[in-house]
Amino acid sequence: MLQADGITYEIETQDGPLKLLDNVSFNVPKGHFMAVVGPSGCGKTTLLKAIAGMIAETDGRFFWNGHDLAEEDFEPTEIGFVPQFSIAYDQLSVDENVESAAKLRCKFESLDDLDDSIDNALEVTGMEGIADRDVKILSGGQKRRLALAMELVSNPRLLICDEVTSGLDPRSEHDIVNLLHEVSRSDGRIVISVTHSLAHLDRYDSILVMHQGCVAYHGSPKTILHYFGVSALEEIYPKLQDRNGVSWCRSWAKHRESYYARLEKEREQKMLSGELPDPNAGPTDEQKEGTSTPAGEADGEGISSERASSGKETAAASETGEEAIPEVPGFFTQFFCLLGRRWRIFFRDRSQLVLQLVMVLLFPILVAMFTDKGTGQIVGLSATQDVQTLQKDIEAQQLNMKTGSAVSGIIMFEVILLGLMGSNNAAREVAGERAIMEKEKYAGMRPSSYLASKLAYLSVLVLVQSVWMFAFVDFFWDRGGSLTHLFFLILANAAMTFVCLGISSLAKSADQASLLSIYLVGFQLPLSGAVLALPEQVESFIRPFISAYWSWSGSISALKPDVYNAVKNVLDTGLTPALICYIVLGAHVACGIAASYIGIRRSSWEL
Ligand SMILES: Nc1ncnc2c1ncn2[C@@H]1O[C@H](COP(=O)(O)OP(=O)(O)OP(=O)(O)O)[C@@H](O)[C@H]1O
Repeated sequence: MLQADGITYEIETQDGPLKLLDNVSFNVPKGHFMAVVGPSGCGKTTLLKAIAGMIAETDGRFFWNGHDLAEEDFEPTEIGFVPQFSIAYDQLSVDENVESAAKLRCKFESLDDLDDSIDNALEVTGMEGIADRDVKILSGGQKRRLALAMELVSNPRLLICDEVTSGLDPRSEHDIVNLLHEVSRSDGRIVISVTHSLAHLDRYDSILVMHQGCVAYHGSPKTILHYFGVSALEEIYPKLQDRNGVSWCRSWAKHRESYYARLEKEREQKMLSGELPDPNAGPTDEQKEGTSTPAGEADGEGISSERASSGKETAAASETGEEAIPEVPGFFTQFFCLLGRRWRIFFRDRSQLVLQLVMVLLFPILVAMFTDKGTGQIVGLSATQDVQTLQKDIEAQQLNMKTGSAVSGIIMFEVILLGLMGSNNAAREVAGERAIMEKEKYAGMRPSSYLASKLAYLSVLVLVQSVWMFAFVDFFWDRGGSLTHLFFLILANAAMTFVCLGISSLAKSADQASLLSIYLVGFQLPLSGAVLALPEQVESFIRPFISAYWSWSGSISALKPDVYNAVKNVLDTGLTPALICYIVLGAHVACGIAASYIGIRRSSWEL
């Protein structure tokens, strides 16, 4: 039983406090299918978010099977939420999306259990015939079914759906409403569906009508016309406008008990007729013996009711006589599931794959084109003062300066290109899938598993890109301090990648994250001091944040002494010892990871 008792949700606006929900109260028994309807902006989605605990009510309390939800929240697998937006990855198939939802949400005893759960969810939603199909080619109705299948893998006791029928053709809408109806008929599950549509209201057990954040009616679809004194459902919304929300709420409070009595009577009749299974009935003898009795056989609801109930759960429930709530899987199960899924998406996202290949292959070629300028002989200068030797020394000095500038430039070029790759690696990594991540976190995914999977995935990209850049350029250019140079290239890329991951995790949108990351890379070269020395006051303030400087400076510090001196002679900017450069770049990586964790943990449902 879900009970809302005087729920109020107030926000501060420029014009003062605004109540999005105002003293909302209702009861929903087990095995119930409820519609939430009302004009646009009346607070339907806000109510769903409040039930789901995504926003904290200002006043009032929700009770779930007698427990105060303010004290004891839902278990992640106890509640399923089908949002308005798609929570599936376009690059994956139906089957793969359902599988990853199952692996992230529930701990399975065996692979057979996992397969059963996936098959069951696909069968209930009628998706088994198109399980291999990619999500990007699914119709709107099929996408809604997929979203439902992804929720049903955890067999939630409470399923809330936000406008899952909007934008669908009448046939698809009819099918989805029937599907939700069937889902509500198994395991005493409550299904609450927000809808704009007034079609198919007879399929629901009760209708909650909202107006200006208040409850205007909650009762049987059979009595709704009588309550509003209208002859057709279409007349309800215009009728609501006659009075404000508070006035409707007051009227409803006066009539509520009689309409609830009628609703309860209908419920008893449905149970007697077998249309509704008795959710309070204990487990059957077969269930006690551990057999998976189809709910449909017991209640005459047909095969779909049976399918909506997982055999594993029934068996588990039979031992205790209580509802079994699946456990959330461990850190490593979630980590490997997320990592595997990320690589699968990487290899299927052709545009991203091509961009990565172009960058990895082309950028080292660009650098190699300049390496002959950096291979000039560094010549020592003589101590004698005769004119001929001085002339030779001037020429040698010019040559040394040319080589020194070229070496400095080539190293900075490598560093900047790797920074660009780093920014491309991570800028959209979290921000681009924020909504899906929030949804998965809500369903039990650990932020730490998610972050670890991103770090593992990005680390591989960083290593491949940096090592290949180093190896390719090294083939054409005999530089000194090779290994140290490699480490600094890896760090240049890693620092930019993880700082951009932090930006991506904290940004409000993927576009904002991309823009900030591009600016960050764009400012690296001018602010590094490699081209023009910065004014002293600016330099000390800005330098700690410019990863390109530390990678460049560290790499130069590791060059052979004669090359190092030649480079140093042409620079106005001071160089820093390699050890300090390592420390600062390590700090960039650490800050990026810390920012990512903060951003990933933070809840951003309002996005
Ligand atoms: N953060 C916010 N700041 C100000 N107003 C808000 C905020 N969030 C929601 N609202 C307002 O609260 C009201 C209820 O929003 P909600 O999304 O719950 O409505 P709804 O009934 O689901 O609408 P629709 O049917 O159009 O989706 C709307 O008027 C909306 O503009």
